[in-house]
Amino acid sequence: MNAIETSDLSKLYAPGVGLDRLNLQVAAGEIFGFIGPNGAGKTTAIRTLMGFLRPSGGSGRVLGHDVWQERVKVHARVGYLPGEVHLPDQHTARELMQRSCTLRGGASIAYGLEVARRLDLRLDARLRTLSKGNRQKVGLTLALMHRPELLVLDEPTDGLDPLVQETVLELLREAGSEGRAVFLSSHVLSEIEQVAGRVGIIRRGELIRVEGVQALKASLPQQVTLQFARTPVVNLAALQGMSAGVTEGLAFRGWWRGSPDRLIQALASESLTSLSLTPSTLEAAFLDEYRNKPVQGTVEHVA
Ligand SMILES: Nc1ncnc2c1ncn2[C@@H]1O[C@H](COP(=O)(O)OP(=O)(O)OP(=O)(O)O)[C@@H](O)[C@H]1O
Repeated sequence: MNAIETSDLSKLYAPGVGLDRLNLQVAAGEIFGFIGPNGAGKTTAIRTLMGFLRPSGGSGRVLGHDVWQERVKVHARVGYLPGEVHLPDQHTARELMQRSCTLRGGASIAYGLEVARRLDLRLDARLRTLSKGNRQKVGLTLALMHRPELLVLDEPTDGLDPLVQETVLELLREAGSEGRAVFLSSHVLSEIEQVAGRVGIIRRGELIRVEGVQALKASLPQQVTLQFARTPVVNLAALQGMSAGVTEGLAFRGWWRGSPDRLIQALASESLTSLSLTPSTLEAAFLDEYRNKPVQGTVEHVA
């Protein structure tokens, strides 16, 4: 059974605003990253999957339960972190954790305490006295502490310092290696790249691309930087696979799409003092998808 399965799941506020016909499967144990710019529909998708918003069309199942009809079961089984964490201010993190264990019939608090320690969370401070980042840590601890089969996390590292962000990613990787699924949204692509196996890109409410992180990266051009010892004979900018080539004296910069072999063969008779090929990041994929492509159809491909 898939952890998440949707068929044309929609929550539209207006045409192109909200979530438009989401078709997605996230397997058990998979870490799936959901990326898109502000207002793309990430939070709407997550809140619809969690049964906090009533779908305007289509259907969805989370851990086998209908996202709307069986939302209470979904809430009981999923570790959820909302985009904005609202907590009862008069309590402490420890009190909320203990209450959560009681509600689960005396579940163990041990892993919750470990998560809190690793996140460097002050367990006995009144929540009203905590900073935004520390409140985020409380939300994360509550989401993770029962080792749920599925974590649904809206921007989990938002507002955290880099060290804590790294710990969060580590905790998510551990959840994945224990066979638990993670669905996380972010616009920080570098972090999605570090944990997710697959990525979905959402734009104006539509999921426009779903791809393995490695495949997505492999489909991207690499930045080429060359320094020649003498003026080259080959016209590099005209090579098939090269784009945006610029020559400045004995230096050349451009974008290469293809195997390094073919580039090196083309340079065989040249005299080089340096050569570098830098793979694109997911950031580059994202910018490509957003800036260079017109909206058309439901699925687009970069390559
Ligand atoms: N209750 C609402 N009524 C009308 N429009 C809404 C409502 N909630 C969200 N929207 C609109 O739906 C679109 C998607 O919003 P959503 O919050 O899902 O985006 P997001 O991808 O999570 O953005 P961000 O990265 O800024 O959090 C936006 O244009 C937003 O203005």
